[in-house]
Amino acid sequence: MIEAIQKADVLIEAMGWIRQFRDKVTVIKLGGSVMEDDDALRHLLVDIVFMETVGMRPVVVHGGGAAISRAMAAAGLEARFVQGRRYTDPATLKIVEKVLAGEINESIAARIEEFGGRAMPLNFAGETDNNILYGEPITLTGDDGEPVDLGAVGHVTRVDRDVLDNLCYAGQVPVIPSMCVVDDGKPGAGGKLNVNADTAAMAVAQAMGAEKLVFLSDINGVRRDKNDPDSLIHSLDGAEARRLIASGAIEAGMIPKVEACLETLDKGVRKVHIIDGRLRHSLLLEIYTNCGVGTEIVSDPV
Ligand SMILES: Nc1ncnc2c1ncn2[C@@H]1O[C@H](COP(=O)(O)OP(=O)(O)O)[C@@H](O)[C@H]1O
Ligand SMILES: CC(=O)N[C@@H](CCC(=O)OP(=O)(O)O)C(=O)O
Repeated sequence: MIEAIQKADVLIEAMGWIRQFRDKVTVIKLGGSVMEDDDALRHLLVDIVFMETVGMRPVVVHGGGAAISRAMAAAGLEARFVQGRRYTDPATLKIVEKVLAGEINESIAARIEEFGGRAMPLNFAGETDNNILYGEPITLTGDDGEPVDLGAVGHVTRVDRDVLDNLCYAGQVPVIPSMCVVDDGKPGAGGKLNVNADTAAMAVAQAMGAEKLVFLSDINGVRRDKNDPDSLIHSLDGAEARRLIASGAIEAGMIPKVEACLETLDKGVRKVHIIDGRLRHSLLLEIYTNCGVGTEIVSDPV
């Protein structure tokens, strides 16, 4: 640390990045897979507290797919996925709400506070309803061209941006679980829906006009061959991404992630990255240096 500080050029570079991102919103998506590694999660949450301390506006959207699958197995339920989305029947929905909107959401907020930050868990699971995501059910199209019923699975159509802006302005880190309430315009009406956390992060980044959206996963980025770390793609555009999805090189949970990245860029968020949350301080490296860890998703060339 002393040696690092004694290098004035390191400080000058860091000050430049801090100034550039002061007051700018960065949406950080914490994937369930990286949250399984407690040490990695601890470092990421410390990075988030650091960002808030130096005047950035971090907003956390989280999943928890692995923990949901574990809770389902304990309840004797089998997890089933279609194009990276969990089939969600009423029994599964109850588990998703308990694990995501309850346990994980509250625990992330509590740990941010433990590290000296201030955080606000935004869920509908507790006594106070702090939900800010509203949406509608989705239906996917299967390989045979027929619609696939996913149960209570939705996507976000509306984000209560004022709540988020106020929290960020007050120096609090909003912590948002990937569930939404059906937005049928009637207060108090509507059911709850399970939302893929990558698409929830995308909706929040778009609604806030975020400077950056960073997906933290358990892999070093998008790979040409998912089993070969050396096949990491540093910069991926839409055309190439669609080719890789069609060929099956991008599959499972990486499909909604890459689709969310592309849609986010289409809607005006400036930078979107998929990085390895297990790499120590990957978040700070991504934001405050030119190292370019992971995969940057870029718009198609015009
Ligand atoms: N082409 C690919 N490059 C990298 N990872 C891929 C690829 N195709 C599929 N994957 C899988 O996607 C996973 C990340 O998605 P997911 O498990 O949903 O992560 P998270 O829980 O972090 O959102 C990786 O662990 C990897 O197994
Ligand atoms: C509809 C749908 O698939 N919802 C996801 C929500 C959690 C999630 O996306 O978590 P990760 O980011 O850890 O994958 C699920 O039930 O697993």
